[in-house]
Amino acid sequence: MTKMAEAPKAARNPFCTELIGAQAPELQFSPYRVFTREQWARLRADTPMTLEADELEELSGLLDELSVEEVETIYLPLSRLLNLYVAAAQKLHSVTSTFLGRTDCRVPFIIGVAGSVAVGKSTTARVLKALLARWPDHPKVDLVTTDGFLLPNRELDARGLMDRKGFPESFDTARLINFLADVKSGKGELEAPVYSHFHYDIMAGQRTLIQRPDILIVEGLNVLQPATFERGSVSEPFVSDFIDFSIFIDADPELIQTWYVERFMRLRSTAFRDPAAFFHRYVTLTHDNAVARALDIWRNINLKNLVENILPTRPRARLILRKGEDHRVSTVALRKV
Ligand SMILES: Nc1ncnc2c1ncn2[C@@H]1O[C@H](COP(=O)(O)OP(=O)(O)OP(=O)(O)O)[C@@H](O)[C@H]1O
Ligand SMILES: CC(C)(CO)[C@@H](O)C(=O)NCCC(=O)O
Repeated sequence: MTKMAEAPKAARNPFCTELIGAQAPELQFSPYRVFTREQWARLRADTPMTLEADELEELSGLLDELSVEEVETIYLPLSRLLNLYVAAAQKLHSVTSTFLGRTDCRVPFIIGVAGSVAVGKSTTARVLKALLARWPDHPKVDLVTTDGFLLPNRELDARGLMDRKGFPESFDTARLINFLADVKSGKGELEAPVYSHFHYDIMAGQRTLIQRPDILIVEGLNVLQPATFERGSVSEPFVSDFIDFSIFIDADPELIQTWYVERFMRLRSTAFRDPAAFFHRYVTLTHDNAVARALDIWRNINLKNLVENILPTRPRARLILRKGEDHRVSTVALRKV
């Protein structure tokens, strides 16, 4: 009997398998097309996408953190892709309106930005807001963070959840879903609750006003998380049901830990100096004790949340930005399906 030739082992793409984590390493199929930094940069195509001096000026607050090269290589092509998606969604909406014989107003396109605490979600969201608004049709872009939908400290305390801030049970998810449903139903003026990192609490009475944006960027730990089901209950919508394009910011947890500690130490020598700051008490710690405290919070709260609740949502993202040292994006993975 002739022995069947052994099928050649598929060339493994370690990046793809890493991205889809839970799946077997020998799996050949990845739902993502993965681009190196150089390949991605080329997707700026021939669109005139260099930043002019006045635009750099506008972005200057962000450029303390981001280099111009990073913006041009990674975030400009991304803003081009998003702009194409927005235009396509608007066309689709208008086709549906024609079919229904209605003249509905435009519905905001919602972009979700997910990832760990301190991975750079809010920085990415702010740079995307600035870049998207400079496209020729100058869309109105608003930004909300799901931190505003955390339960207030008083409530977290009453439920014994002060060490679970950022975990699914620490959010008023129903309120967030109702808010997104209102945005998608085209309501004129909406208010989102506000969280302050300085006060480490929800700011009672403060609101972010959302007024008919063309694009709403929703940034937070939980934008790709499933609803929590009670056994036998009617299925609730997911936050992600309202999101048209989702981005997951990804990095090695060891690196994110260094970003978390660096930010903590920077805040300790700036904002936390103010006696009104929730973390003012850390100012009097020695340098080494402050680092130890930051590491303790990272390991016991934020890393746990990353592993248990945030990383498992990564394979649901439309696009994954993988960062290396210095927040430099090393690869971009875009969903094919
Ligand atoms: N692209 C970037 N280049 C350089 N530094 C960055 C970049 N993105 C974020 N950072 C820095 O990393 C730290 C974390 O970023 P940021 O506050 O945006 O994270 P986050 O994911 O929104 O965190 P949180 O969930 O705690 O609000 C900050 O100190 C920020 O200045
Ligand atoms: C508010 C969140 C949950 C997300 O931004 C985070 O910054 C946070 O406060 N986490 C709890 C542990 C900590 O203090 O870092």
